[in-house]
Amino acid sequence: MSVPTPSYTPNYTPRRANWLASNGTKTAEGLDVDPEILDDGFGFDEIEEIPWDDQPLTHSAPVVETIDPKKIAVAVDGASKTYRVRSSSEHLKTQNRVGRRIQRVLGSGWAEIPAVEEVSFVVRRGETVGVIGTNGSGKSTLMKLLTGKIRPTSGDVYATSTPVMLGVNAALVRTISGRENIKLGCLAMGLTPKEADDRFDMIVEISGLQDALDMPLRAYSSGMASRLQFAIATAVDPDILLIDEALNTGDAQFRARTKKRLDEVRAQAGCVFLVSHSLGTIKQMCTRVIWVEQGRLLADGDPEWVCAQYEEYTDHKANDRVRSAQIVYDRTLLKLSPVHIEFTEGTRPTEASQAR
Ligand SMILES: Nc1ncnc2c1ncn2[C@@H]1O[C@H](COP(=O)(O)OP(=O)(O)OP(=O)(O)O)[C@@H](O)[C@H]1O
Repeated sequence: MSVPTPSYTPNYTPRRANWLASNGTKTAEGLDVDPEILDDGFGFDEIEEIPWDDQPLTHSAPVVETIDPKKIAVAVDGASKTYRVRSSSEHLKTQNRVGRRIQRVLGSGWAEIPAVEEVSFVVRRGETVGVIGTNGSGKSTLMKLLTGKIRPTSGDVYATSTPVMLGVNAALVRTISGRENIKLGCLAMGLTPKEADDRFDMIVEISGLQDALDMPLRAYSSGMASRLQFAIATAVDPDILLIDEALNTGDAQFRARTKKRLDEVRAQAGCVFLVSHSLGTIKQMCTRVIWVEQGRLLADGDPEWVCAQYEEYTDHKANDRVRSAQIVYDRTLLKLSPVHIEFTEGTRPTEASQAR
C-alpha cells in the first residue's frame, strides 16, 4: 500500500538541528544556545544519523492507522481550520503573533488566520487526552472542531457520539439557586426529570457545594460557579467529554473529586479531552497529551515527556530565548510520527458535526 506524503511543510529548519548535532554548544552562527538543551538525553546523536538529505526529517514515514470505527472515539484526519477576519484593524497589525500568522491578505482588508493546520490523531475509548499549547496556539479551535461547532476548512473530524463541551452545555442562571441550576441544567442537557432527580446527589457531591446549594448563583465566587458547571456537565455520562480550562479554579479537594469522576467517565468507555495551561492538572489526570503549537500538532504521547518539552519551550520563550525555544520545538517535532488514517474497508464513522 502506498502512503501519500502529507501535503504540509513542517515549521522547522532541519539545518539548525544538524548544526547542533555536529557543533555542540558552539555558536558558529552566533546562536545563543542554552547548553542544557544539548545535554538532556533527547539524543541529538540520533538526529545526526537521519538521512535527511534525501527527505525531510519528519513527516516522511507516517504511521498508518487502519481504524475500525467501533473501536475509536474520535479521529481527526488532516483537519485544518482557517478563520477569515478583517485585517484592517490596528489591533491585528500590532499583535506580532497574530500578524505573523496571517498568511494571506485578501483584497479589501480581509485576512486568513490558520488556527489549526493539518492535524491528525486518533483517540480510543478509555483515554484521557490532555491538550496543551501556548496562548492562541489553536487548542480551543481544535475543541470546537471536535464538537462539530465549527467545520474544518479541509480534512475531516469524526466522532462516534456528540462530544459534550463543558461550559457550553451547562449554562448557569445567576438569579436562581445552585439547587435549581442543577435541575435546570440537567433538563437542558436532555435528562428526564427522573434522571435529573437520580443524579442530583452525585452532582452536589462532585461540586462540593452542599452548604451553598440554596444561595442564588450571583452570590457564588467564579470558582464555585465553575465547580457547579463542571458537576452538572458530567452528569450526562457523555461518551466524549471536552473540558476547557474548567478545572483550574478548583482547589485540591475539588480536583481529587474531579479525577474520581473523570475516571468513572473513562471506565464507561468514554474518553475525555482536557484543555489546560496547568501542567500539574494535565499530568495528574491524563493518560496522553497532545501539544498544539502555532496551529500544528507538535507532540502526542506520554504526559510526562510532552509536558517536560513544553515546560522547557515556554521557559525559553518567557525569557526571550527565541532560538533556544525554536530548538526545543524542532527537536520535539522530530519525535512526532505523523498519522495517516485509513478506515477498515467498508466502514466510516460519523462526522463530528453530525454525531448523535
Ligand atoms: N472566531 C475567530 N475568528 C478569528 N480568529 C480566531 C477566532 N478564534 C480564534 N482565532 C484565532 O485563531 C488562533 C487560535 O485561537 P484559539 O482560541 O484556538 O487558541 P487557544 O490555544 O485556545 O488560545 P488560549 O490558550 O489563549 O485560549 C489565534 O490566532 C486566534 O486569534
